[in-house]
Amino acid sequence: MAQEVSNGNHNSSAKPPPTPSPLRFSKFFQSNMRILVTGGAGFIGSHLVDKLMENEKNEVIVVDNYFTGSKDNLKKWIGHPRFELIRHDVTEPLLIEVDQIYHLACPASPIFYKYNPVKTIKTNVIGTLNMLGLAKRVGARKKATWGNVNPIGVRSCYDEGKRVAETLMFDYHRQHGIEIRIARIFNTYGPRMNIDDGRVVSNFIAQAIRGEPLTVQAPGTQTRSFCYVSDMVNGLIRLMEGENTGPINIGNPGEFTMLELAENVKELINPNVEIVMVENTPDDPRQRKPDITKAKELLGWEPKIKLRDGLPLMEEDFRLRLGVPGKN
Ligand SMILES: NC(=O)c1ccc[n+]([C@@H]2O[C@H](COP(=O)([O-])OP(=O)(O)OC[C@H]3O[C@@H](n4cnc5c(N)ncnc54)[C@H](O)[C@@H]3O)[C@@H](O)[C@H]2O)c1
Ligand SMILES: O=C(O)[C@H]1O[C@H](OP(=O)(O)OP(=O)(O)OC[C@H]2O[C@@H](n3ccc(=O)[nH]c3=O)[C@H](O)[C@@H]2O)[C@H](O)[C@@H](O)[C@@H]1O
Repeated sequence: MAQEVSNGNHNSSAKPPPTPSPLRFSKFFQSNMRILVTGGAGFIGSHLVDKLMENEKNEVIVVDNYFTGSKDNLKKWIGHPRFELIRHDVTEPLLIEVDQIYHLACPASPIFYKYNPVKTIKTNVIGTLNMLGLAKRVGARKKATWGNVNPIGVRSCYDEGKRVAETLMFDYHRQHGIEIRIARIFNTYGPRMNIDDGRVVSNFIAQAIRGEPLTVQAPGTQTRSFCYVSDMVNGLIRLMEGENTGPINIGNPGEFTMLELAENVKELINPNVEIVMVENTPDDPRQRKPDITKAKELLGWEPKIKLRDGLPLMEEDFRLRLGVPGKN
């Protein structure tokens, strides 16, 4: 935000400032917060939109190219006076007026981001540059996300793209004074995950509902830590509203092997399914667990929903979309 700089020459004969208008507390004069969510038609983005729309002072603008997201995720807001949906690719410049930017646009599932790696890196690098340019022009606060690194592997279009995005954020912050927040998002799960995007939680839940074997990729002892999406959204908003630039890890430190995850899904969703071991993909990280000390200390945030409580919350949404009615 720009601030006027005083030259120290105070003119004592200057007129006193005018009395503030008594109308300043009326609703009409209180401007709304215009919030841009890029990738807002996606999984995390659409849940973030739901939460932001709960606040009557927020106007939410979503920008998405629908590569992995869908209008369906936002259908309850389409036509709402405080909501706008724009089909736009963040690799192209965008000229709009906003106060805050949540920059989430980027395919997150490995099979989608590996599908067109050049586009993935462009989305991360050029997309982030465009959003920083927008933030610089309008003086908005911007928050971006980061994922983990081998510079030449099949996951590098994503990992390295996120690293450059983070460098760009800090360069714009230091060089142009842009207010920034950086969240390092760890594996997140919940309703509205793409059913067939290959991510492990959505795969297992869909397989359990269809009565198919749960495909654990070898060796099955690799670990992940899964954060329920409402906890994630609360963490992102807490970061945006606070004073710390980050980077800050947002995730759930509860760590599970993929075999343990499969056993939990089997027990909770369909005890009749088999668990089978299948081949893995290259460069699969062997362990992932966030250290959330900073989030706890600086944001007063920690996740509330345990994996065994979160998994059943996805069942109804998945059954509806798969067209498989419930057990009762
Ligand atoms: N879900 C996770 O476990 C996880 C983990 C780490 C980081 N993240 C990050 O969080 C963000 C959101 O992830 P998600 O799980 O909601 O993924 P998602 O694929 O469901 O959502 C991404 C959204 O971005 C849109 N998008 C992609 N490229 C775009 C482009 N060039 N222009 C405009 N829109 C574009 C997609 O259509 C989609 O709606 C991503 O930046 C991702 O890298 C997610
Ligand atoms: O931050 C990142 O780098 C990325 O991390 C994850 O990618 P990943 O952890 O590989 O997530 P999944 O594809 O869900 O795989 C998790 C684990 O489950 C295993 N898996 C996957 C699918 C399956 O059917 N079975 C299975 O055992 C994989 O081998 C892997 O070890 C997220 O899905 C991405 O959104 C995120 O951006």
